[in-house]
Amino acid sequence: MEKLTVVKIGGKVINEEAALDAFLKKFALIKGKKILIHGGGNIASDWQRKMGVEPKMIQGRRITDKDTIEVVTMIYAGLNKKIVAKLQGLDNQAIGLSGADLNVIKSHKRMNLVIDYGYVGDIEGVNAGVINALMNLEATPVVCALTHDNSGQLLNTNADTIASAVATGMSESYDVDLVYCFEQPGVLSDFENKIVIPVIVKKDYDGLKNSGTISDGMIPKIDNAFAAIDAGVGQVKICHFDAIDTVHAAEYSGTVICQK
Ligand SMILES: Nc1ncnc2c1ncn2[C@@H]1O[C@H](COP(=O)(O)OP(=O)(O)O)[C@@H](O)[C@H]1O
Ligand SMILES: CC(=O)N[C@@H](CCC(=O)OP(=O)(O)O)C(=O)O
Repeated sequence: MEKLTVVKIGGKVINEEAALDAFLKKFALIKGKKILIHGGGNIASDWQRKMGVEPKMIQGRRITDKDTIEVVTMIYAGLNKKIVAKLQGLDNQAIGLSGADLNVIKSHKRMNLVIDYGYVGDIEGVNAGVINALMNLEATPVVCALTHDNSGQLLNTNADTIASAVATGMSESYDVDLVYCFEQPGVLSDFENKIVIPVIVKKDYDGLKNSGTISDGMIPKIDNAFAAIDAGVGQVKICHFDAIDTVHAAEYSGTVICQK
């Protein structure tokens, strides 16, 4: 099967121009088909605060009321265009997408009887055929954290989850490598000394959570990684954004998440 590299970057990388440029320079050099998924959650939070609104997050998900969906739409879609322009500047033919464009990712508004998440979308499906057609035009899809309900409403969707769903959707026709890039060298067992856990398998995961070694935003990230693996993605890597050029190389020094 042909190799496909699906990479996700978060807002902390995007927010620092030098980090984003350094990452994109290396991403642009990845050979073969590739897809970039990006977040921007901390940038949305900064703008909410500038507007006098304190962001509300529950279990890593933003409570997205009517005003907030307007704000995140402008921010995530705007960042998407900025990243596409930078990739074009690096001679990478890129196409920016929200889930609404070409109906790439359909979702439904999250139904939760206890917490009203507002305009947050839970993914129903990824249109792998359309993504494939774009890649066959030599374009690299760049996907932001917005999906849609097919009735005219955009919905805010966690970018880690989008990456997992896109990787899963493409895994029927490709040998997919899903890579989560962030600001640490990998999943760490020791934060102070930056000791990376090289491999995490399912049977060890609960212990790592229970001991507090893995916490906060890393829990949904690894949950999304295992969801992708369970659905057919070969393996998932979690590494520093600066290490994106080593993901297919022997010197890779980040974390690999695998079934067993
Ligand atoms: N064991 C761990 N190793 C690395 N990061 C961890 C670990 N446990 C918790 N984290 C936290 O998880 C964060 C990554 O999750 P998140 O902030 O959601 O990333 P992103 O915005 O890139 O999606 C790291 O910045 C770190 O603070
Ligand atoms: C529903 C929900 O929480 N959506 C996320 C989407 C952005 C995101 O995931 O950004 P990072 O990858 O940079 O964290 C949010 O608004 O924060």
